[in-house]
Amino acid sequence: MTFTIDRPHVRNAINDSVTTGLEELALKAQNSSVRLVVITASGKQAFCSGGDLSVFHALRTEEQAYGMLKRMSDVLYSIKTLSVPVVAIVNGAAVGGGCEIATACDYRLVWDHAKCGFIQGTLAITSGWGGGTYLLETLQHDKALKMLSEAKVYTAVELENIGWASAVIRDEQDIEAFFEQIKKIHPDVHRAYKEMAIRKWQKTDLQERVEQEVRKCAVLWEREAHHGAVDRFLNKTKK
Ligand SMILES: CC[C@@H](C(=O)O)C(=O)SCCNC(=O)CCNC(=O)[C@H](O)C(C)(C)COP(=O)(O)OP(=O)(O)OC[C@H]1O[C@@H](n2cnc3c(N)ncnc32)[C@H](O)[C@@H]1OP(=O)(O)O
Repeated sequence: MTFTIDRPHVRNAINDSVTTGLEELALKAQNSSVRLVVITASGKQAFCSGGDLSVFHALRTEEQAYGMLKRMSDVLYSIKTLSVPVVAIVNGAAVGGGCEIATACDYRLVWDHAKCGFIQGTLAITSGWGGGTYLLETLQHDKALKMLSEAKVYTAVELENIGWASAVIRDEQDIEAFFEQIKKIHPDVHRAYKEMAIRKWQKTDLQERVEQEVRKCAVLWEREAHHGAVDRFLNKTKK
């Protein structure tokens, strides 16, 4: 089952309708015999540029921000805990929440031209969709903390070296080869291993840790430092 974010004119930024689409994906995938789920996006420029700042900039208070952040964090948690492998095909830049979506997946196939990073710090906020918590689960501690707090973008090769990219994709055949490998093994085996990971996440209160991330981001969101940084981004790109 493949979900394609299709808003290339805003570098596949997430608005309410994409969030609804992801909710439907999670529901359908959980209630079907699908073997694996793929999340990708249209075009070559971007996988996802995070939340649509022109829309979400209207959220001014902690409470308003919390509503949006919580909804996206819930959908990413549902996707992360699907009992089948979830693969992000990172077809271009993944920044901010785009990096969070990819990090919620089990595997990240990153095209060689893609640059990705948790750039939320440049907007005076933290990750707020659960992606920071997932990154700390995924990478060696110092590498995750550096990636989050430096708030810069990395090349595909750098992402492979730190362990974020499962593979760097140089042509379509690399993608086919990845899926061929998965298909060699019975789907029940993939499900069994995924369920093993989910049990660990349940035991270690992953969902509660995500909730704390959401709440902290909402607090920072309300501050002038964040709203000013978003104003500067929107004014710069609209010139
Ligand atoms: C909200 C949740 C939070 C989280 O929890 O993680 C976040 O996601 S914070 C949001 C983080 N995202 C950003 O800060 C946006 C960063 N965008 C970029 O850095 C760049 O756009 C890009 C993704 C690296 C692509 O660069 P480039 O190919 O050079 O395109 P442009 O910058 O010229 O953008 C083209 C067009 O798209 C609009 N755009 C891009 N990103 C967003 C966005 N996130 N929201 C709304 N609009 C976006 C940009 O304004 C341009 O519009 P036009 O000028 O009208 O063409």
